[in-house]
Amino acid sequence: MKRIFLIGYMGAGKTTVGKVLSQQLELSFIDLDHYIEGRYHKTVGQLFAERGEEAFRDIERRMLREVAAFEDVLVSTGGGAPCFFDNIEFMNEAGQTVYLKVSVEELAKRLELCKSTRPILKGRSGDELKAFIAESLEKREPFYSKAAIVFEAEEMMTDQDVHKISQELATRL
Ligand SMILES: Nc1ncnc2c1ncn2[C@@H]1O[C@H](COP(=O)(O)OP(=O)(O)OP(=O)(O)O)[C@@H](O)[C@H]1O
Ligand SMILES: O=C(O)C1=C[C@@H](O)[C@@H](O)[C@H](O)C1
Ligand SMILES: [Mg+2]
Repeated sequence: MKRIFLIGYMGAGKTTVGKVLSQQLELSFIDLDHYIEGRYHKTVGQLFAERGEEAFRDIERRMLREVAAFEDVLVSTGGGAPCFFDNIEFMNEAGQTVYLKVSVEELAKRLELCKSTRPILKGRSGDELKAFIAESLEKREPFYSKAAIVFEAEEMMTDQDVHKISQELATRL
């Protein structure tokens, strides 16, 4: 039985890489943000706006435990998931955690293009966005670093790049 959790900052590629990697490893794919949206019939943005971040973190905590009951699954978590409660310890006990590590510069480039669906980044751009990413990544790094495997994920544009991770994971997991 395999259960893998991909963790990392917003824009690290958890959803993008997770889809391809799960196929290569022949595991079911669950994106925790999408799972929450399906269970609550609301977008993550709506949940933040209507209930606030604290309530979202509570939902996220509970839904993480729900998906962790599934077997032979790769779960792409939300960017904040490992950084609240004892979620990272929980994931380390429930399965194999993989941190997709990406630099602030690269994250800022990616997130500039898709920040509208991330409520925490709303209204930030350019240097302010980059400074915010740098500051919050520094706070989150101690949680991300508790992952069993840290994967430098700066460049992973093609299926072949993802295949490299999947091969390396196959030897390490
Ligand atoms: N390896 C990559 N190289 C270049 N761009 C990428 C890569 N991975 C993802 N992206 C782009 O970055 C954006 C964010 O990727 P993705 O949604 O997979 O991030 P995430 O880690 O799931 O973030 P979140 O924590 O917000 O769910 C997307 O627009 C995607 O196209
Ligand atoms: O990094 C975060 O705090 C978040 C990341 C997203 O995946 C979502 O879970 C939400 O937008 C919060
Ligand atoms: Mg995602």
